[in-house]
Amino acid sequence: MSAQFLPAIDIATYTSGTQGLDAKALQYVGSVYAIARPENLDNAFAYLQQTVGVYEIYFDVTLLQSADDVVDLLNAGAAKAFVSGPQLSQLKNVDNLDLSRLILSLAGQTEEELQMITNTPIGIYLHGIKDASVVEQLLQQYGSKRPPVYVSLANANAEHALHLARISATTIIPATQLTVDPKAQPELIDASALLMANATSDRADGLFTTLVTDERGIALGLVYSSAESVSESLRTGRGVYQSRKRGLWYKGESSGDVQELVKVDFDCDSDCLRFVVRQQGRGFCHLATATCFGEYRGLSKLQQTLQKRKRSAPEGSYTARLFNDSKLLKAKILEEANELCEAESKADIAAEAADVLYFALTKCVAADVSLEDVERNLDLKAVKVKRRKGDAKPQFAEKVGLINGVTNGTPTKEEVKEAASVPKSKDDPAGKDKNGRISMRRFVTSEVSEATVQEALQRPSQRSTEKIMGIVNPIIKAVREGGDRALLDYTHKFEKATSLTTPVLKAPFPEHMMQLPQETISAIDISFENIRKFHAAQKEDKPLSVETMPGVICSRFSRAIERVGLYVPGGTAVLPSTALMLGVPAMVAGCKKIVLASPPRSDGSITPEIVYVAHKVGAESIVLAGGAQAVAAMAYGTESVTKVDKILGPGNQFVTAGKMVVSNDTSAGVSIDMPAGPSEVLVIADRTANPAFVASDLLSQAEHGVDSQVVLIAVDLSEEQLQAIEDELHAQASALPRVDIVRGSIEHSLTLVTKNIEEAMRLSNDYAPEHLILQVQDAEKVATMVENAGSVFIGPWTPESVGDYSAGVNHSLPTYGYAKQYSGVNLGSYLKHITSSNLTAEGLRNVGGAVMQLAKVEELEAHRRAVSIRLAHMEKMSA
Ligand SMILES: NC(=O)c1ccc[n+]([C@@H]2O[C@H](COP(=O)([O-])OP(=O)(O)OC[C@H]3O[C@@H](n4cnc5c(N)ncnc54)[C@H](O)[C@@H]3O)[C@@H](O)[C@H]2O)c1
Ligand SMILES: N[C@H](CO)Cc1c[nH]c[nH+]1
Ligand SMILES: [Zn+2]
Repeated sequence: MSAQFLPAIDIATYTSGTQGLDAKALQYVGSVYAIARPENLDNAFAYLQQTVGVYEIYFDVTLLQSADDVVDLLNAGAAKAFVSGPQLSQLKNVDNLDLSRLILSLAGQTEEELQMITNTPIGIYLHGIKDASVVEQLLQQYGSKRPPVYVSLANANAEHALHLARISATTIIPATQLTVDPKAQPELIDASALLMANATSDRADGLFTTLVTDERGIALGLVYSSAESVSESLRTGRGVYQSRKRGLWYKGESSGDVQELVKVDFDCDSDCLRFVVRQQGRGFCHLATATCFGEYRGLSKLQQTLQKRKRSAPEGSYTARLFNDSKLLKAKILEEANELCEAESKADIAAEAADVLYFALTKCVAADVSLEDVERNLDLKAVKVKRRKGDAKPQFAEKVGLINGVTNGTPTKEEVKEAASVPKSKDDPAGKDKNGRISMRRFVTSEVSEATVQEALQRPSQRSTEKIMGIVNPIIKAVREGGDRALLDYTHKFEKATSLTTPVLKAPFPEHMMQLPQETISAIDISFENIRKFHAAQKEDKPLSVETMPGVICSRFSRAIERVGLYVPGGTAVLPSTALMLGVPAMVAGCKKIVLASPPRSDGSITPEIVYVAHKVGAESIVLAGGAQAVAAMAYGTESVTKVDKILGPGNQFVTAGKMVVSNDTSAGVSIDMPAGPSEVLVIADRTANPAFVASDLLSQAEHGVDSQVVLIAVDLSEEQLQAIEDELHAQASALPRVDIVRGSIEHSLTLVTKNIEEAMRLSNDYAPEHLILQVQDAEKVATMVENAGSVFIGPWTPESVGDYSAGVNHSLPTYGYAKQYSGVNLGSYLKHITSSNLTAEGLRNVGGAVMQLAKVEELEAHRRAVSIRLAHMEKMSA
């Protein structure tokens, strides 16, 4: 706790050593008050720069016009700001501003102001107060929950100041009226008496327990103080204490191990003083160690050693070489930073971080920068109101595959390969146990609250929409305006396909581009046929027709959407199966133009499997591009890309955001299927389930991407059965080529242990998984309880992967809980339904009255007349 008074200085005129407290004494008491005026704002910043970390400045900013200036002062290190009511209202809207750094400044004399005081949880500054008793009354009103109160009295004298300090209000007193010399002129106020005004002692001898620390807060030892020793310490600027046997004790007077006083303050209830000192000589302890608890450790120890070496490093020693060879030091810092980036196990990270710190501190010591300086800098950064964005500089971002300062949603193939090639440790030559056991968090629902379960089921958070939109919007604008050229530029940039000169491959596709092994051709053909059959069966064989009243016939018939754009993801894995899932129903529906889009490989070519599928479904072209740029090209069309009416298909966050943007642009005239994001699966397993099957299903979706989530709901399983699934999961996962991705997704995956199938189904319906797997007794019966899911897989012989590839159902499904309101891709996704009405004269007579009455209610006379004119005509004809 700092002192109960603030010395006020005038930054325009203050110079250390004039009458009153000098700079050293200001430092001992810790904080000062100053007014920032529009005309001396530069002085204010300069003054802050000199004093940051030495003492705190409380700036009265009520004269400043702009809230930005206040924020800038806080960012530059001002500890607190005294603000006016209107300034407070403005500053409340500033992001990241900690309101406890503001103090509301009031004259405290009107009813309205007193009302404001009682409603303000932050500190209050009352100025120009004539009578200290007003403050006392106010403090009594508040009781113990009051905010800090700062007071400036019209005519402060020692008695008033002491009184206010005792009732825990902080008095603001001009520094020129304060002194640390008890023998100074009597009209000056003794700062040490003010400092000690609230100190309490629980000792019979009345001495104050005093903890002595260094500037980093490391305890050097325990001593005692008296009012006199504190006063003497402030006067001399040294560590002076009260020895219980020898009276005043000027530390180091006989040993030479003196202390320079840095600051004096109190603990939270003012019964323990803290002296922060700079220890000279051998150390604080009489045993000549750095502290009474032994020698320094860790960073303090390292700093001590490096400082010693700097003074007298043995020639030829490694540290001497580092001090003398700045290039060697730079190379070591870079080398160790790189090793830290690559370290993965806890032990390796600790070891590499220690090396980085060693070389960084060597650089600091060489430049006379201390750990204390570094920590002051950290503290200053911690109070900054607006932080820098934190993106990496381009030359570093590129090294780790960051584009525009953010990573791709899922690691690229190269990143995965790179991660897998991290050198294996001696203990784990296979590298399978790099980060320990692969296991999911487990919750027993009867033992935790519903809120805990819901929290655990949260999908991994996606990157902020704002950030993604900030990337996607300019891409869409560029492609819309720049057409093929812009599209190609993005493909060169993101897919590194710099040799590509045209962004579209038109049908008929050349044979050599779809050369495939026979077994792949057969697999595609079988899957194609099953998907075709299942989607063809979804066709309505004839238009729906209903006679709602005699002579009133309502019909509905469907027509295919003319031009569809199908996005086939290709970032982390090439997915020809998605080309099948999107292309086959488009063909079955009869869409006239099918355009596929997929990111090309870095040599500009497209996977032959995708070309083969495009050929089989009769696609008119393949857009050789990915991400938001491919979406924009299909939405608006370019010189060579055909504009489409609807875009379908899953993708990463850039693709999904791109689809959202174009579908919201009425001028694009394009719709989309649904928001489909990272793959997910929920498996419900009971005692009949095979642990190996369960684990394999979980892993089949976990391997899609680090942002995938998989959930196991165990129904009444014993500990052994749960253990068996967990063992299988670890063993199977460790053997997968994409184990690094699996580790990422398993980290935010979980097991919920439930009592019965009803509870399991309630949780599942609430989660609305993309895929639901039922490995339970009577799975077919349980399937009737499903309310929300993209696609359901029933019984032990139905792994989810059959749905991904070949069974016939579609795998392009709603994720992220959207299964509550969206269906997966199906034949209907490619159709529009058109209705028709066909009335006979009798029909119009039957329904006409209702139509005319409702038109009357809506006061739409032309609507009414369209019927009445006909009815009148009928009457005339029959007359
Ligand atoms: N729900 C479903 O039915 C379903 C089906 C298959 C795949 N998926 C999901 O689709 C996703 C596929 O994602 P993917 O990344 O592998 O492929 P993708 O084709 O969706 O995205 C890759 C493209 O993103 C763009 N991109 C990457 N980083 C970028 C950046 N920093 N700025 C701008 N654009 C950038 C590039 O153009 C790149 O070609 C996965 O999450 C997968 O789980 C879902
Ligand atoms: N399971 C994914 C849909 O969530 C689709 C897919 C493609 N290939 C393999 N799986
Ligand atoms: Zn899959």
